[in-house]
Amino acid sequence: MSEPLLSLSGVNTYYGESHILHDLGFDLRKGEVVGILGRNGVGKTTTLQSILGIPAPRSGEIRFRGETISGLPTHDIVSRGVGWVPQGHRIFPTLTVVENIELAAARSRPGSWTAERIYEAFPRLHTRRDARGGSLSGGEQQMLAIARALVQNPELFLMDEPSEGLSPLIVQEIGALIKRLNAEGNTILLVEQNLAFALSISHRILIMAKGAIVYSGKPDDIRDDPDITHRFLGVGTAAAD
Ligand SMILES: Nc1ncnc2c1ncn2[C@@H]1O[C@H](COP(=O)(O)OP(=O)(O)OP(=O)(O)O)[C@@H](O)[C@H]1O
Repeated sequence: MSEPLLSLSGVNTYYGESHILHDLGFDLRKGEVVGILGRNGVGKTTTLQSILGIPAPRSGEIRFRGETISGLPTHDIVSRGVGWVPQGHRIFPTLTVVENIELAAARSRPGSWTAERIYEAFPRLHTRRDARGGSLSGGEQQMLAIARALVQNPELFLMDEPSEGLSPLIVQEIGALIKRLNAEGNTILLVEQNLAFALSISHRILIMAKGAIVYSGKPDDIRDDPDITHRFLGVGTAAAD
């Protein structure tokens, strides 16, 4: 079997003296959508940020496309093809949509996504191109955050709670967008609190507790076994229906 696109092994990450990730390990294959679930504060965001080197793990190894990236500066990690869609659909609120995309495109890797292609793929962003980021709706801001990552032509997207704060209809739209990105060959690792959303778009689910992976399985395994969500997430299956 070929080498995974991304692999973490024995990763320990700290904030100062606080030990957050404990010997964390998992693999991601090219073309997968993997959702990380877990209760508040278990280290989901820290996992994505450790891959980006903010902060870098204190021990363990992170490999991307067969090369060690743990310990490299963040800009180097990003330039190797790791795209970042931060929590809270963070964009530049005082810059227009065009300026937000141009700024991201300025650091772009070679690839098929150009600003022009982005506007074809996201007609809503084209319509709103002269609006300031801060005046966009939550859904439009999330689209812009994804578009900013996409225009850099990454091979792997790290998405931190892409459904957060969005209405059910817009969550569906973002889900369709993630599925489309994946159908075009993109690999996606996302952190989610929304169980139903994560189950609907992921090929595989990892559940974290206390800075480590405690469960790995397919969405159907989780749907079929109410005990899993109850035990690890403290929720009933109704949320997964
Ligand atoms: N910059 C920081 N400095 C110190 N501690 C931090 C920092 N960021 C996060 N933490 C702590 O690290 C732990 C893991 O946080 P993290 O954000 O990774 O959890 P999470 O699983 O993503 O939770 P949530 O779903 O609430 O965002 C928490 O106890 C949090 O308080």
